Amino acid sequence: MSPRNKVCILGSGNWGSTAARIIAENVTKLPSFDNTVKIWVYEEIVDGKKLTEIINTHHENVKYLPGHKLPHNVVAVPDAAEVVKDATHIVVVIPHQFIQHLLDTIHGSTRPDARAISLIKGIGISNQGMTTMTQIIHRTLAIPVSSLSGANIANEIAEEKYCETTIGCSDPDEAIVWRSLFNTPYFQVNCVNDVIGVEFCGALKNVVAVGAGFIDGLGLGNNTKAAIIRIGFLEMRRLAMHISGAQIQESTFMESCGIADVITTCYGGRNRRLAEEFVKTGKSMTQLEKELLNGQKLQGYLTAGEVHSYIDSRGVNDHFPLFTNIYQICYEGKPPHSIFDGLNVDFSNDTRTPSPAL
Ligand SMILES: NC(=O)c1ccc[n+]([C@@H]2O[C@H](COP(=O)([O-])OP(=O)(O)OC[C@H]3O[C@@H](n4cnc5c(N)ncnc54)[C@H](O)[C@@H]3O)[C@@H](O)[C@H]2O)c1
Ligand SMILES: O=P(O)(O)OC[C@H](O)CO
Repeated sequence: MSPRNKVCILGSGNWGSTAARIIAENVTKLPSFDNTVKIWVYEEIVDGKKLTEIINTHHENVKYLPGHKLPHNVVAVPDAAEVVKDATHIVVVIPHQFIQHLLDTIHGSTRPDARAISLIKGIGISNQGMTTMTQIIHRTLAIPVSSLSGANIANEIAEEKYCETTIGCSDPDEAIVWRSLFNTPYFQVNCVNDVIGVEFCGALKNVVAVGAGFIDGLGLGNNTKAAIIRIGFLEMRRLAMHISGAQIQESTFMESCGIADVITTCYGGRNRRLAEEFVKTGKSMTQLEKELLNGQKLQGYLTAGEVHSYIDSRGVNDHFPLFTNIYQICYEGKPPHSIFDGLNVDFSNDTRTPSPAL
């Protein structure tokens, strides 16, 4: 009999803990998988006790997913290298700002035949340009990496409210395995052969969410927010196509990771909520994150900065007025009302390939 596959999870925040619930239930029904699911927990002290000990004793991540029990086969471990060392399937789900440090920690500890999937919504910036999380993970670990993203507010999924998600995977056989680990009656997975299209959608929608929050903070209505969602969606597609048009399928934007995630994030996400507070209180995003999120992390305002550094360095700001305005409101003290400046952009000539105008 061949040895069983083992899945592990790197990250135990709000989404990481919710994903752990799903995966840990699914592996018990998959004969090819070991039942134990190790999860790496960034160790911290909660009410005088280590978070790993609380999770392993009470089977609940009381800080990041309170009120939802984790299956008993989820085992919290504070050492990331220990978590990955015998895993065949590695689920990476941490805030994107911490990815490189985590990868450096586990470098050399993974199995050569392991594969990974990124649930992270974020991008990286380097001298070479913009990089996706799967590209960053692949560069360090040299294993195949897929992506998962969708209209997925973690708390709603933990309550088992029906939703969809998208897996981007280039190998059809691997896609089947990843789907078997995530799919449930309430969490419907669709697989597409477009790894980076899925993750560009997941990362860039967080910038649009910040814009939607500004609209709510200004007390404007649904029509205004719909306009921001529409323009934001088109700027997302334009930027993704500009960077990697040849590799991205236009149809990906119509999956859960695309249009559906933009909608849910602009109504129910943390980035939206804190952007509303930003306008109402005048406090910085970092201050609001500390005051209101109890350790959870925002991705949107960081991604707005990363996107800006890319489009500014290439002199294409005029093609992305909404992303530019959101950046300037977040970082340069521009008034929230300036979000409407120069938004009358023509997207009608955007095609599959990078726009010649860019
Ligand atoms: N929460 C959601 O609804 C949701 C849904 C889909 C995707 N995502 C994405 O999933 C990713 C992870 O988000 P989340 O919601 O699980 O996390 P979170 O924001 O709820 O929690 C933050 C996590 O970061 C950890 N952390 C703090 N400092 C750290 C450090 N220095 N190094 C490493 N880890 C550190 C904390 O322990 C905690 O686990 C993000 O990219 C997010 O956009 C989140
Ligand atoms: O709470 P947010 O803003 O990080 O968004 C959560 C999810 O990404 C929505 O799909």
